[in-house]
Amino acid sequence: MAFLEIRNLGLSFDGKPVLENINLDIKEGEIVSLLGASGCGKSTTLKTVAGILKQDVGDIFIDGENINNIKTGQRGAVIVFQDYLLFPHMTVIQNIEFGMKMMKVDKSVRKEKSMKLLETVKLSGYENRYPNELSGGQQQRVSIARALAVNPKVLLLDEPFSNLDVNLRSEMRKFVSDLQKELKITTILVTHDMEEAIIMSDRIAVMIDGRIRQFDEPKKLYEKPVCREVADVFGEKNYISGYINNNIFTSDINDKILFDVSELDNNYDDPENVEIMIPKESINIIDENSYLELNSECNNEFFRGIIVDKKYAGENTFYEVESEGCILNVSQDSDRYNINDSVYFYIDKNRICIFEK
Ligand SMILES: Nc1ncnc2c1ncn2[C@@H]1O[C@H](COP(=O)(O)OP(=O)(O)OP(=O)(O)O)[C@@H](O)[C@H]1O
Repeated sequence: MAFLEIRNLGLSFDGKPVLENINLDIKEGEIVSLLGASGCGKSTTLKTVAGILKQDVGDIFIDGENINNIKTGQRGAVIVFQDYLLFPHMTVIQNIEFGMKMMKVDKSVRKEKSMKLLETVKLSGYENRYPNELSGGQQQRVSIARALAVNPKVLLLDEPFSNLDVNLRSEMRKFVSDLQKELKITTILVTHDMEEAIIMSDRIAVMIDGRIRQFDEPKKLYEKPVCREVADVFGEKNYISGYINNNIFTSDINDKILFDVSELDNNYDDPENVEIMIPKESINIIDENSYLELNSECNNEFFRGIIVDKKYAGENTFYEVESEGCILNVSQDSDRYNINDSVYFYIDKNRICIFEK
């Protein structure tokens, strides 16, 4: 059964719908990410759960209780913002104690709990520092300790790592992930970083223009997006439009790129009007010798192409390969091919999706 339920949530600002028919069932102890482009309504969803904004329609339940009319500080959902919002004139320990003080928790209990939380977020010894005497990652950990101090039923993280540098960000992702699993606290994470969502989440809700377009486990979303909009949230892809006849896909461009799609999911109604999505990393470039070897011993379909562009990017090299009038973007871990090289390539069919156009 769901611990946090969002039912038919809707909200407009100045007559413009910002959230439309949002439905989410989140299990106890689960971490779910809201992932989507800037302005799609992620933070607004989080703020309605926290009670900072009031929805126009719909209901929110925590542990079976409808919290629509419960005030922000009392509904058991605590939000941590990207800019931490620590009180600058208070020490670390005073910041952590603040929520408990508001709830009139006894001073000695407050103190003991705050010291324990400082230990949990690995900041013992920092209790008397002020926020401006801490690094970004340390401030972030204090703001998480402050949120946890009030025993929230639901933790809401609004782009918590976006102000941190790359190394600290990955350290904090691991730290928060481990802490979330250890405390088994039901969590919603708002992010526009697909890698962050994939690494940290049990499930991801992809939001597009105020609606949830797909809600599923990271691997399923990444490999089997239901539509092009969802696929694009997980990075740039190749699309070739065409038609399917007798399980053979033919590209519109010049009736070439013939491709057997019999093994792929066929969730399209109109075979005359489809596009196939080919992820960059599902295309494998090989040279002529490998082609001769592979061609004789496996059933892959091979295509010929010419490298027309190359960008070295460290771990990967990005190539543009022209084939049968199409330009395909390809990501490889090898940088051995060069512009104007004539190459062969094959495509990992498990990664291809067919969408209705
Ligand atoms: N208080 C407000 N008044 C009017 N419009 C608002 C208000 N808050 C947000 N919006 C608008 O609602 C839409 C959704 O905003 P929201 O902050 O939820 O997006 P987001 O997906 O979290 O974006 P980002 O990733 O950039 O933070 C945007 O178009 C935004 O301009």
